[in-house]
Amino acid sequence: YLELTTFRRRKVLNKCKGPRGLPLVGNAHQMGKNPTEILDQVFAWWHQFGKGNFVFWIGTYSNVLVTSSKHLEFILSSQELITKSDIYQLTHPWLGLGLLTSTGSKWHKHRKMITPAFHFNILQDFHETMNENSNKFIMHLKKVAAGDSIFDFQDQAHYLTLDVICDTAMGVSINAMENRSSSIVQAFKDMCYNINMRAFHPLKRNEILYRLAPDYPAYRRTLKTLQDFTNDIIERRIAAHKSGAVSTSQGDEFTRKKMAFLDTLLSSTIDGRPLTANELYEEVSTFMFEGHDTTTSGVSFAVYLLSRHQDEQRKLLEEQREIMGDSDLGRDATFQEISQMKYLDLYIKEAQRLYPSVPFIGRYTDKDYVIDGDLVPKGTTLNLGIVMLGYNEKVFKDPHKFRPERFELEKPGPFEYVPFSAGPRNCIGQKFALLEIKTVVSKIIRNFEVLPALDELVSKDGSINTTLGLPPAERKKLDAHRHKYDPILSAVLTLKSENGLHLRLKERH
Ligand code: HEM
Repeated sequence: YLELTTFRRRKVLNKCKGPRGLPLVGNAHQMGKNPTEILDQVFAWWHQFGKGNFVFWIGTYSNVLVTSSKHLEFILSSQELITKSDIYQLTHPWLGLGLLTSTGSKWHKHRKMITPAFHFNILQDFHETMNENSNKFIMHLKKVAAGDSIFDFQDQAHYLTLDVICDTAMGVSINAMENRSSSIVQAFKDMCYNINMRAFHPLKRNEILYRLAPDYPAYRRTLKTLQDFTNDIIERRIAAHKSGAVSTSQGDEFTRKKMAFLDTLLSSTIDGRPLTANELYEEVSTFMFEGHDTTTSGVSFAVYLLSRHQDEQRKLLEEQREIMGDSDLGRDATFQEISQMKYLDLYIKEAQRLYPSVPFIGRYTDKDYVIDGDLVPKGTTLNLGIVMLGYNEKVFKDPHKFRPERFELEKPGPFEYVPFSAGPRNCIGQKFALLEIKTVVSKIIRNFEVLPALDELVSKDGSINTTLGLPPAERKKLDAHRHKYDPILSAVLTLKSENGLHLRLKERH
């Protein structure tokens, strides 16, 4: 029966390039055991099949890995091909069908309604919150890094981005940087871990089978903690709006002047009516998830690269001095000053090329599509390989060299570099994310000299020290000499280093 249901897809897709599989299992047995092995395997196939698209099968699920820019252009520009792949279902119990996961007319209406929430004026308010939290973060880092300690920056960054997103999304501070063990802070961390862990687990991926797993009760408790927390804030905020308290400036958490994302939603309408409690919940939770796991990755890899690439760090510091003035490097950069930091902009672009926070985007064909002359049958998962694009030497010369200047000289085409996706379903939070990453990185450069875990790990010729993107044979050779402080990358919904991102910080005086 299973083979019969896949017959048509097999007939069409067998004409495409791709690894040979076995009946029923497809290529599942070749994929690797964990997100790191899977990432390496997908890259190995990408090399084997000429760095273009290829087909692979997980059981009866047909997958196309898409990296050709013509195909990406078609998919990302389409107003129709917007249904997400089933990996996103792992987020449904928490996020419901918010902007990230919904499709069809619901998505169209919500996208239109939410777009003004990222207006320039609102971002300026958010920038204040980013500055406040970054200042706390700097104080915190001074303690963590004292005595030349080697520490995991990725772990620290998670709490900062959580504070920023709670404050901007809901207008409340959970002070995650100081209250790491509080139940709500733990719940956010556990839920993000859970989603990523289950994505490639053969049994836990399935919601029904997962009910039998020993960690299922803990997962349900985490889910309830998050739902209760968010719903409680929404209820109280609705009450504050009704009583008119939100527009005054009396001082408690619900009466400040700054608009949180939730406030914008509360004053918005869909089809002429206000949003329901469930719609508010879905969108706020989506903002919370999509807005902090991604920026944790973005900030962490950017700072990590500073530690290994000292020339670029010097250039960034020079730019900070030029723009901020030598006398008061500790102050907050204004919104305008951040936008003047051109080298920082190139630097973040280059960091996202090598380590894109969202490595893959998944779409699902709910009907047949003809893409650039190729038939893609109904029922196929399209994995858009954002992470592969950065390692294509036809677009980026010497892709394993870290060279921010390349973005001034080599101009990739509109679908050859898309860390924030592109087209109608691109990242709605792109400006927010870049503002946050730049605010944090700019402050770190001005406050600290960022050093690798051990001095000898500094890159001597600009080469990066991760093996992502290399052909398998070269990768294996280099991996054999991998230092314990070199990152082991894994990609599920976001890109992470499995063994952390270790570095040292020396205060600038
Ligand atoms: C470095 C940081 C970030 C990167 C690289 C990034 C990247 C992306 C990408 C590639 C997508 C498309 C995903 C897909 O189609 O499945 C996306 C969608 C989205 N992002 Fe981001 N993102 C970042 C930060 C943020 C932030 C800070 C927010 C919110 C404050 C946010 C909110 C969203 C939302 C709501 C969507 C869904 C949009 C839609 O489907 O209409 N993102 N992001």
